Amino acid sequence: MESLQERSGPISALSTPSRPLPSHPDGTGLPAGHPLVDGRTASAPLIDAYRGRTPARRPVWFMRQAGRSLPEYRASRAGTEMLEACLTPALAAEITLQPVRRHDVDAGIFFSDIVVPLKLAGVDVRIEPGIGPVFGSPVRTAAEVDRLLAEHPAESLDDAALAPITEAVRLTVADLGGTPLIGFAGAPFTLAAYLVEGRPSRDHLAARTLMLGDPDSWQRLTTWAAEVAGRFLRAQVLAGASAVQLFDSWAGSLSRENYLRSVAPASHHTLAQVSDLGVPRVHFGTGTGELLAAMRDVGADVVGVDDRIALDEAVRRLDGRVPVQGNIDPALLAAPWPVLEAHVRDVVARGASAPGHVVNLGHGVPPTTDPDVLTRVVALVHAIER
Ligand SMILES: Cc1c2[nH]c(c1CCC(=O)O)Cc1[nH]c(c(CCC(=O)O)c1C)Cc1[nH]c(c(CCC(=O)O)c1C)Cc1[nH]c(c(C)c1CCC(=O)O)C2
Repeated sequence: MESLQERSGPISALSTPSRPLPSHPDGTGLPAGHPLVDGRTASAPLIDAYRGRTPARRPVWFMRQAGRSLPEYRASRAGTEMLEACLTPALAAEITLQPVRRHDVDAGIFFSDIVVPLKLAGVDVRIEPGIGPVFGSPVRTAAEVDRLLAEHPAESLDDAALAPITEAVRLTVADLGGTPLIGFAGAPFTLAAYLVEGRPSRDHLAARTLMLGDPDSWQRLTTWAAEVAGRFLRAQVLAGASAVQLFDSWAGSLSRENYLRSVAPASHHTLAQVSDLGVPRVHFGTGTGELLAAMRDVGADVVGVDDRIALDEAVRRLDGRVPVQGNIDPALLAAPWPVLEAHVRDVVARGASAPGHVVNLGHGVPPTTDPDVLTRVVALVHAIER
């Protein structure tokens, strides 16, 4: 196989492009039998909206739609650790399908986690219930970065290592029919920040200390994370995912200047790993009101918007050039229905100013959400007249 590094050039030579890399709308790089090329998902409402069209049915899905809000998820997961569940293909496929069956959403999002490719590269990481990813040893010094890269080279994430992912995606897509599967990865900054902090953190101080205090080590770490995330994304698309989303959940803690200098080249590298495959690429983060255009320009076709900014204002900051996804406030899922309904209608109205709009939350489904409320939101979004 052509090396991934060759495909987009050495990362050190990359600067932030002024325009997204072109993708191939006909999906010419995809294998025969892929849902986007054999007709199953090519004109699904989700794909149409991601390509800037206006499908008759307004598409909607939810970040973290698979998970603790669903009793069938809690039953499936009982007795199985999170990362073990992610790496058991039949279980990962079943959990991915649960919210699609229940809510009539317009996409499945692959049940996995942003740290799964790190685990597959041999990194010591667990997901602690109620906390999130916890690493055996944080990576904070030049020597620790060297050791990580030497012991867990990105190339170790080869087809054999990625087999549980490929298999789970194949099983899922076989059941999804005309509903597209979205593959995803964590963006290099969010992955690197987890590695440096060693666990979830509020302010990401240690990550920014390494980023600004030792830019060489930071660049080696984010280049590695970019390659690992890119391989994870590419495997999902080749196995049948019809779109991808890059989660840079923590990017909002950076100034625009630091984002452009220290993060954007690596995110560009990750998204470039699937640019020849022609699948729509969504880029999402929280607190990113000042970063929206920069996040578009690293190679995204669609920008995911959180609930801290009005969607029409986000569209304005993006010069109306790309479709958007978002941004129902997750807090309102627990509010009285008339309040939630008015908010959903407002989000839909503001999204109409974009060249395409996929309705979603501004961040993930809270675990305490009543799943019937999500089903009702889907029905409402589908019923609102254009
Ligand atoms: C930062 C991040 C992580 N994971 C992810 C992100 C980026 C998106 C975001 O900002 O939320 C991405 C993610 N994690 C999960 C998915 C699956 C698909 C989906 O959205 O339904 C996706 C897309 C499953 C999961 N990932 C996790 C769960 C909960 C596991 C459980 O059931 O206990 C799920 C369903 C665990 C996890 N993994 C992570 C956290 C912070 C947590 C929560 C810890 C907790 O609250 O218990 C890291």
